[in-house]
Amino acid sequence: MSTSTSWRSLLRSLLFVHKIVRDMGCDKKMAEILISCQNISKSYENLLVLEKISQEINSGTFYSISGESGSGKSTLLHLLGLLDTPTAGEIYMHNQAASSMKAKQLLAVRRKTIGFVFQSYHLNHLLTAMENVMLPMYINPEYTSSEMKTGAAELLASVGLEHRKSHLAKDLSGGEKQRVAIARALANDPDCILADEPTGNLDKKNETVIFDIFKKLAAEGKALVVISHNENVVDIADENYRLNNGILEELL
Ligand SMILES: Nc1ncnc2c1ncn2[C@@H]1O[C@H](COP(=O)(O)OP(=O)(O)OP(=O)(O)O)[C@@H](O)[C@H]1O
Repeated sequence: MSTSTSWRSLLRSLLFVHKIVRDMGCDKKMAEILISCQNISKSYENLLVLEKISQEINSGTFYSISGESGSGKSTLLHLLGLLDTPTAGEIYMHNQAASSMKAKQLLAVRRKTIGFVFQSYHLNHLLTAMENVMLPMYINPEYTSSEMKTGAAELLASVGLEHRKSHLAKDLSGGEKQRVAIARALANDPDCILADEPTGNLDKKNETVIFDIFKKLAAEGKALVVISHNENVVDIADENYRLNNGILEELL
C-alpha cells in the first residue's frame, strides 16, 4: 500500500470517528430536561410516603416505576404532573419552579407538558372514540373544528384505531379503550405522558401493543413515565425504578 493510500484510509477512519462522536453529542443535546424534582418529600399527616427524591425526567426516555402497593407510586406520579404539591422540596417543569407559578400559569404549563393515562381509561362511554380524543382540544383555542377532527383521526390512526373512530367508547374492548385514552392524552401534543398502571386491566397481547406504542412515542421524543407491576416492562423501558420505603431506587 502506498503512503498516500494509507493516509487517505487513516483520514477516512478519523472522519468516521468524528461523525460518531458528533452524532452522540447531538443526541445528548437534543434530550431536554422536562421535569426536575429536587429533594421532594410527601407526607400525609404522620405518614411519610416519599422522602427526598431527586429525579429528572428527560425527553425521549421511557421510565418505569414499580413498588409494593402503598409505596407511593401514584403519589409520585401526581407530583410529577403537578396535580399535587410536595411537603418539602421543589419540582421544576421546563425549568420553572412549580411553587412560583400562579394557578393559570400552572394550568398552561401542565397542559403543554403532561398527558395522563389511567388504568381504568377514564373515557366518556357515551361519546365515540373520536369525540373522546377531541375532548381536551375543545379547551385549546388554537384548534378549529375541522383541525380537531383531522387531529383526532390522525391520533387514532397512530394507535391503530382508525377503523374504530366512530364506535362508542362503551363498545370498545379494554385494549382499544386504553389506546383511545393514549390518543386522548396526546391530543394537545404534550412532551410527557404519565401513565398509572396502564396495562393493569389488559391481557398480555394488549399489554405488548400498549408498551410498543409507548416505545414508539419515546423514540419520537416524548418522555414516558409508566407505573407498572409487569416484569416485561423492565426489558422495554430505558430506565427502571422502584419505590422502596419512600426512596426511589434505580434498578440496574
Ligand atoms: N390523600 C391522601 N390522604 C392520606 N393518605 C394518602 C392519601 N393519598 C395516598 N395516601 C397514602 O399514601 C400511601 C401511598 O399511596 P399511593 O396511592 O401513592 O400508593 P401506590 O404505590 O400507588 O399504591 P397502589 O399500588 O396500591 O396503587 C398509601 O399508604 C396511601 O394510603
